Amino acid sequence: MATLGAQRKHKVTVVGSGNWGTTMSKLVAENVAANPTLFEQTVTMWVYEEEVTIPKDSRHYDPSSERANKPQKLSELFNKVHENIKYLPNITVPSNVVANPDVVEACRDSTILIFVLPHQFIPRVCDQLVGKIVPYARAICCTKGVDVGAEGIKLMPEAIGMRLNIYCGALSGANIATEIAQEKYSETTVAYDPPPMDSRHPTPKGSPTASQVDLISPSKPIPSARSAHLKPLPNEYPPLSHENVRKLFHRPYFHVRIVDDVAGVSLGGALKNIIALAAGFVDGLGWGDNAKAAVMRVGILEMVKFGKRFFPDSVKTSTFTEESCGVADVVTSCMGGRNFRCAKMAVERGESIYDIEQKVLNGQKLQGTSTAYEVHEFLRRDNHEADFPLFTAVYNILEGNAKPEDIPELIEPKP
Ligand SMILES: NC(=O)C1=CN([C@@H]2O[C@H](COP(=O)(O)OP(=O)(O)OC[C@H]3O[C@@H](n4cnc5c(N)ncnc54)[C@H](O)[C@@H]3O)[C@@H](O)[C@H]2O)C=CC1
Ligand SMILES: O=C(CO)COP(=O)(O)O
Repeated sequence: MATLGAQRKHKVTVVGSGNWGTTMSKLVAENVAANPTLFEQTVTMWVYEEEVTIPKDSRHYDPSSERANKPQKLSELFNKVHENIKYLPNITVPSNVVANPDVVEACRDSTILIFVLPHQFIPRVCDQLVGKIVPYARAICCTKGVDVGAEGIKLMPEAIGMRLNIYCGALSGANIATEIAQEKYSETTVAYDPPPMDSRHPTPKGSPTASQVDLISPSKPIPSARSAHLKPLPNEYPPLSHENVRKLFHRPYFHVRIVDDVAGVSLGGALKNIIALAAGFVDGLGWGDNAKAAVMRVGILEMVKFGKRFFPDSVKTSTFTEESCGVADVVTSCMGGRNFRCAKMAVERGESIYDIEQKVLNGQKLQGTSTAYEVHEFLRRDNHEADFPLFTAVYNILEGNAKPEDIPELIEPKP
């Protein structure tokens, strides 16, 4: 591991290499290059390996090459051309991002793990990492989704943190990846509030103040920090203060606001995908912007209600209303997100959204469909469905029990 005098630097791994994963690798790589005293200069990106053939319209297609029209390993191709030709075409990623198809190898010795996988793959990938990462690693979850099991609902930072026994914060916002990859301005919300450093690691003189360093407010339990045996970050590392976390993510085109509400940031990102499906359904009917605004309004109210009812000690309503990860993400997702676009196309073409996902997303994954099922399963268990009519309507449309045309009636308050 690289050191600076007695000081070690943080090694960063991005776990995931889809549309957002590759974009995240790009922006984080730019920031480690800009902060060489804090971070090791190579960012490893774990790639779920697959074979890809360079499309003829790609700038990397060379008809004279013996590899033209032949499948190649995505990770090897990425390391050669510095572009993810399948999930983020036409964007050059800095050469300090190195793709690695072995998840254990990719995360070895990393002190910062940035999870950017579709949520359905998080449990299996984390299980492969148990006992294989440094015990004091910190994670940030950029995945939008929930994990519903027999024991109830877990937000993704909690699912990651509990599986790996590490602290996990969250990053979520109005963040359509392709726009950010093109360096168009956007905002995001990072929730980061890990547990206190223990007494062997007092804050050195001249270091950031208590509120800036690795501290948690004891009055606010954070789901991802419930685990009892979190290891403090050793003193040789720069503190993962808000200031240093900001240095990892903030770019001139990607503005970061840091909060402590991990649950709120994560929940907003998950639930807005269900709302985006509803917006796509009504837009697909050609009902116009007023209809879309109506389902967005009801969806935002359900998002707030869900947080208050099921996460009363951790979710703050102001996170939804004031930060990029709430209403702003609903707005952008209902204008141009994949869930919105695929739902709209499904209605317009009279096809199932699953067929549309297969046909048009080229391997990218919708998160709203499985989240609608997971949230419904959770609501159904204790008879909460009637209090969440939009979430329930989306589930019923996906299941074939209702039609998009039924949405106005289904979300009308019942006496
Ligand atoms: N794309 C976007 O604009 C944004 C996405 N997000 C969230 O980020 C998360 C990741 O999304 P993207 O990076 O966009 O991915 P994506 O949807 O573009 O790509 C799917 C990814 O899943 C991988 N994959 C396929 N099968 C797998 C398996 N069995 N195990 C592990 N990985 C497998 C693929 O290799 C690919 O990297 C999602 O939760 C999404 O909601 C958040 C903000 C923006
Ligand atoms: O989360 C997103 C924008 O913030 C992207 O949403 P989609 O997955 O629907 O494209």
